Amino acid sequence: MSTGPSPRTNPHAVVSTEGPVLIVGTGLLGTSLALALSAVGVEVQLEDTSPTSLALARDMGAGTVREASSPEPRLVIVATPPDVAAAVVLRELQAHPQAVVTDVASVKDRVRAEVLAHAGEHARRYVGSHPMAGRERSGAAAADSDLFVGRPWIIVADGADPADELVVRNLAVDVGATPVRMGSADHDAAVAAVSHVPQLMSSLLAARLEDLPESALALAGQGLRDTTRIAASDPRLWAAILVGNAGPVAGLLREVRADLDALIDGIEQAALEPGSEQYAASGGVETIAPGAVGAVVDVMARGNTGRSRIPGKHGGPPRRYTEVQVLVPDVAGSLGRLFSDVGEAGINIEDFSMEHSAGQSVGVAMLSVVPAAAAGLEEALDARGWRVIPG
Ligand SMILES: NC(=O)C1=CN([C@@H]2O[C@H](COP(=O)(O)OP(=O)(O)OC[C@H]3O[C@@H](n4cnc5c(N)ncnc54)[C@H](O)[C@@H]3O)[C@@H](O)[C@H]2O)C=CC1
Ligand SMILES: O=C(O)C(=O)Cc1ccc(O)cc1
Repeated sequence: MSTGPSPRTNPHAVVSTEGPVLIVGTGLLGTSLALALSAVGVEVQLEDTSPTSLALARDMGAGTVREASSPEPRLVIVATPPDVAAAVVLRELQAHPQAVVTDVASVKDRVRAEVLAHAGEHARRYVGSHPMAGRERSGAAAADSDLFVGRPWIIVADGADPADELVVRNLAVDVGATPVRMGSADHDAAVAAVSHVPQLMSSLLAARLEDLPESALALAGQGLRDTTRIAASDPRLWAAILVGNAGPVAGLLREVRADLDALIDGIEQAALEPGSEQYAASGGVETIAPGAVGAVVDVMARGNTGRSRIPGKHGGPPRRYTEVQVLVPDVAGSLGRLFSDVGEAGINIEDFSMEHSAGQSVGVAMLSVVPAAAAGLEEALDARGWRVIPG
C-alpha cells in the first residue's frame, strides 16, 4: 500500500492502482472516480445502461467506453444505485474471473449478503466499499475528480482475499481518500446516524417550505440554507439507500420521534392562551408555562454537545473558527478587493461563504479565521473602509 502523500495532492507520489479499471455506472460517483484515476494515468473503461450517461462521462475525459475487444480489467468498480449493486457485482464477478470487484453503494450489509449468497467461490474477489464523499447532485455532469480528497473510504472486506482488499485500499489512497476498515453491520449503523437520517431531517425541514408564502421565504438566511442543502438530493437514489438500510434508519427515526414528542409536550404548554382554563390548570399563572423552557434547552444543549463532536472536514478533532462578517456591495470586483485586503493584512481565511438577501444591494461575506486572528482582521478591514458587522 502506498503510504506517502496521495497522488491527488502530490503529483510525484506513487500510484499503486493497476489498470485497466472498469467503472460500471457513470453517474456522480463513477465519473468522479474515473476522472480521478484518469488524472493519475490509470487506464479507465466505462460502462452504463444509459447511453447518454456513458457518452457524457466519455466526453468529459473520464475514460473510454468498454467494448468486447477491450483488454480485461484488473479491477471493476460498481457505481450503480444500491438496489441493483449486488446484481451488477455478481454479473461482473462472472464476466471478469481475474478481476477484483468492488462497489461504492451507500449500504453494505444487504449488498454483501446478496453477493455472498450467490457468488460461490467468486466471493473472495468481492470487497465492499463506500467512499464517504458525495454531493446533492447526481449524474456525470456533477462529477469532480477531487471529490474523495481527504475523505474516509470505508472498506468491508470480511471473507475477501487480503490481496484483493489491498487493491481496494490502494484505490482509495490513489484518489486521495483514507481507507477505514469496518464490518458491514457497524457500517450501516454508523451511516444511518451520520448520513441517512440527516438526509431525511433535511428533507423534512425543506418539505415545510413547500407552501410557505414567498414573502416569508425572502427572509431566509444562511441557517436555512445550511440545514436544507442536501434536501436537493435525488429522491430515487435516496429511496434505494434508505430502504436498503431500513432497520438502522427506522430505529433512529423512532428515537427522533421520542425527542419530538417530548419537545412538543413541553412547548405546547407555552402556546396555551394566558387566562384560559388549561393555562391555569397547567400551573403557569404568571410566569412562562412550566416545561416549555426545559424542553427547549434540553434539546438545544444535547444538540450543542452532538455538534461539537463532529470532527473537522478532513478528520481529526473539530477545529473551531471565528466568523467575521463583512458587508459587501453587490458590484463587480467587490469580492476581489475584499480578498486582496485580507491578503494584505496577512490573515489566512479558513472558510468562506456569502449570504444574499432578496432585493438587497449588499451581501454578507462570512470569513472564518482562527480565533486569534479575528480581532486583527476586523481592525484591518475597518481601517480599509469595510463595514464589519459586530460579532
Ligand atoms: N451521491 C452520493 O453523494 C454518493 C453515492 N454513493 C453511492 O454511489 C452509487 C452511485 O450513486 P451516484 O453516482 O450518486 O448515482 P447517479 O444516479 O449519479 O449514477 C448512477 C449511474 O448508474 C447507472 N446505472 C443504473 N443501473 C445500472 C446498471 N444496472 N448497470 C450499469 N449502470 C447502471 C445509471 O444510468 C447512472 O448513470 C450508489 O450506490 C450510491 O449509494 C456513495 C457515496 C456518495
Ligand atoms: O453531501 C454530503 O454532505 C454527504 O455526506 C454526501 C454523501 C452522500 C451519500 C453517501 O453515501 C456518502 C456521502
